Amino acid sequence: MKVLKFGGKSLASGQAFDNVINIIKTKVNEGPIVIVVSAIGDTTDTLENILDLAKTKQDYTTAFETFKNRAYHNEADINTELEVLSKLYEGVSLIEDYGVKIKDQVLAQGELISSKILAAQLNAKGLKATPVDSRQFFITDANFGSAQAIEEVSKQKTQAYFAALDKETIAVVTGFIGSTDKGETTTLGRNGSNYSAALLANFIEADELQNYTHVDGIYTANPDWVKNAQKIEELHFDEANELANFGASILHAKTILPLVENNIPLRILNTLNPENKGTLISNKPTDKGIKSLSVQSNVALVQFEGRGLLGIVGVDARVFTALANEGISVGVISQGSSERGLGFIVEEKDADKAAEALNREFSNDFYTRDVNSISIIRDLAVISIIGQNLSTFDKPYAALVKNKIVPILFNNTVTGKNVSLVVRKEEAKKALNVVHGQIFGIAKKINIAVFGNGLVGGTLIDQILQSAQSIEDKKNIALSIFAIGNSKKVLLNDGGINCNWREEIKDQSVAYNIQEVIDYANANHLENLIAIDNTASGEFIKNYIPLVENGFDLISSNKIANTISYSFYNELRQTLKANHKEYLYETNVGAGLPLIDTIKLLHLSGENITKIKGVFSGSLSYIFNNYSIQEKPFSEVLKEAITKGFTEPDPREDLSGNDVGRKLLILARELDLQNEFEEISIQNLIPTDLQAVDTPTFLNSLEKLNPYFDKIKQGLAPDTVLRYVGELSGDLQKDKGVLETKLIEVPTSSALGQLKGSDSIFEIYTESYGDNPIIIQGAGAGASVTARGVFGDILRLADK
Ligand SMILES: NC(=O)C1=CN([C@@H]2O[C@H](COP(=O)(O)OP(=O)(O)OC[C@H]3O[C@@H](n4cnc5c(N)ncnc54)[C@H](O)[C@@H]3O)[C@@H](O)[C@H]2O)C=CC1
Ligand SMILES: N[C@@H](CC=O)C(=O)O
Repeated sequence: MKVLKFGGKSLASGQAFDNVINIIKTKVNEGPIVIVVSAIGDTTDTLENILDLAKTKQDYTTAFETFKNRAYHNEADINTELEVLSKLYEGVSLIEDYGVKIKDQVLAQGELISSKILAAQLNAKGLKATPVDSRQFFITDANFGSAQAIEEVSKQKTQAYFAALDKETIAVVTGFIGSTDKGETTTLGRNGSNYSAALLANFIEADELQNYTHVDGIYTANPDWVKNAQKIEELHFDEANELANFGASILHAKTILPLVENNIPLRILNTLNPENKGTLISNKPTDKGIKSLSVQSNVALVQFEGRGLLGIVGVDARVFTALANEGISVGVISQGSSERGLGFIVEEKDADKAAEALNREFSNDFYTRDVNSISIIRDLAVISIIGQNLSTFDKPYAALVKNKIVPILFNNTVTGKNVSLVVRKEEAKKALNVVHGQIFGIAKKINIAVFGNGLVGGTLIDQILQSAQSIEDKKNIALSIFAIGNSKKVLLNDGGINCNWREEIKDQSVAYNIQEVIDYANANHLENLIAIDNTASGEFIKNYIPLVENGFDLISSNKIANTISYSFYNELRQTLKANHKEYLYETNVGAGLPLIDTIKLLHLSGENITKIKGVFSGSLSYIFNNYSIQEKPFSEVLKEAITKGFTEPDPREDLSGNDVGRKLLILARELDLQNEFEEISIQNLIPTDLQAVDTPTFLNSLEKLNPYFDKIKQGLAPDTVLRYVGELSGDLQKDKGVLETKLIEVPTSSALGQLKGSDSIFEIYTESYGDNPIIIQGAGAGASVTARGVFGDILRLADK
């Protein structure tokens, strides 16, 4: 015999009802079954609302008429139930009050109606079925509203009833209701129908209880909140019990216990997807130990503090007695060893009542100043991780902190493996996703905002979109670009921008400021945030600190933030540290070459770097490599460098020597030197009359550069070429180094003279390596190598 239980939602619509009948038709061919039903759809709430209207002398009759006229009420003879309701409502409206007994009688009609309707439908479809009023055999205590079955007598009566029932008839039993030994109607409380089904399965020693719900089974987290929540195939009774105790709404501890007694498996199934095998709960041991996350929203923290409570015995007893007297149930509890305060979680609706009860209880202690404050923090949520051992909770916890979620309370159970975190309600979804991703090793989602979609930014976006799938497959990291912003507009998509972004940014982008992007990320609970600056803007860097303060890690190809005042450089690093955030900028020097990482590692490992020199600029390298040996005018070579994407958006940033100066300064600061940009000796290659004009005017006047550079070229000695070099020297163990950039003449046969294309070359001299420097050489500019370097930074951050 199998017991099939159908919840209210399974009976809520025509389609769901048809599915229920089809399921029953299939099951009945497999062997004997008994059905247990809840009230249809929202019936219980509706019946209670009408009761409240009647009590408050409002027009309850209209609502009751609407209820009576529900279409499916024609499908069975439910006059008795409607008559009972009519009389009860009338009585309540006359005396303007009702008690728990009346309420139980009213609500019970919901299940009585649904069992009649389902039985009638089954009969209409040719199956022999009968509605069964469970009050005749479920005998309960008189705890109306949340009654408990008196098992021995209920069992006896149930067995007697079913022994007498024609074996060909399908019993459609009312869930949720019972009666006292005096025949008074009771209800079995929250999840009461499941409890009824479990009792029935136990009493008739069923082979299995199949609980048909509106979900495919029990998930590792609520799938409405966590997209990649996984269905749990099998659970042990004990694990299910833990889940039930920690608020998994689909289970209730009361439901598990009767099943354990006779070792009856429980299967959670979906009425709308009956083919799915659901989750099986049995006494079969599971290997992994379950891990599942549940969230209890709408809770508040009550904080009770008193300087004079240290060592005083009985304070906690007074606190909890005061709460118990008000019928307030307490969740997570925290008390420091100093005993100077106590914090505990209650349902939000009970918070004021709890504070009032404590204020009353401790009024004298306030007077003596032993108690000094009772306060409430509202809008909280409790996330419980069931099956989580503290010894392996380091990673999920670190991931939470990295996402700027610091739990207000943290609590683990002594027995069992359960961890509870109290977080702000608005952070709960993000926290749940972060912890879930960590625990289940699900692809870690990295949410990226790319600012600047020009040469480097645009190439980066394309590279990310092209490689995202293979990175997810290989590294379990899911890269998602949720924002692309330029100097005017931003395109936002919390689900991830796709390869149509160039069209979408034209049609769907909106004007923005950085706070709006931050707000968007927060509103959509996006975790693991990275902001990437691919602008060349001195304005945009003002956003760095707000971004970091709002949980973003930073990456930039833009060099400005690292080369304005040392005080900003420092402030940014302090902010990063305080917020546990990172800032990576490998492409700031040498584009895609691994220069900054190398310098950082050498310096960190205590290697004394004594000098760094070389050709730092890819664009100037290209320009002078070609101009020195070709017969082309300087302006043409420069145009080629611009077209190939080697120069800065305004090429004067290169020609002025400023870009090389910035790179030198960035390296110097990596060595803890505190130089300022103004202290760099920079040879500016731009004729004075072109230094102050705007960018378009300069770009239209490139020919004016030719005479200046022709003169320099004509002055070259035989077998020499021009190279623009940078050098960081001086005593690099002190506060400041000597930074210099200049155009020099070198033998064509020398290492510098041999450079090709846009190659940069960096010679790093250190104490251990002596006169033989470490040399890093390769393409030092270009959108694609730079974007690849930025991509490397993304993966470094994602790996952390
Ligand atoms: N081209 C190269 O080889 C290398 C370039 N870089 C750096 O890459 C950065 C980008 O260079 P490109 O892509 O060539 O520049 P680009 O001029 O092609 O693109 C710049 C982008 O930044 C946006 N932008 C400008 N001001 C903005 C603001 N205030 N807010 C938001 N967006 C803003 C523009 O709308 C544009 O989309 C520069 O900082 C450059 O120094 C670094 C290493 C190598
Ligand atoms: N314009 C720069 C690009 C990289 O930083 C250069 O030429 O090196």
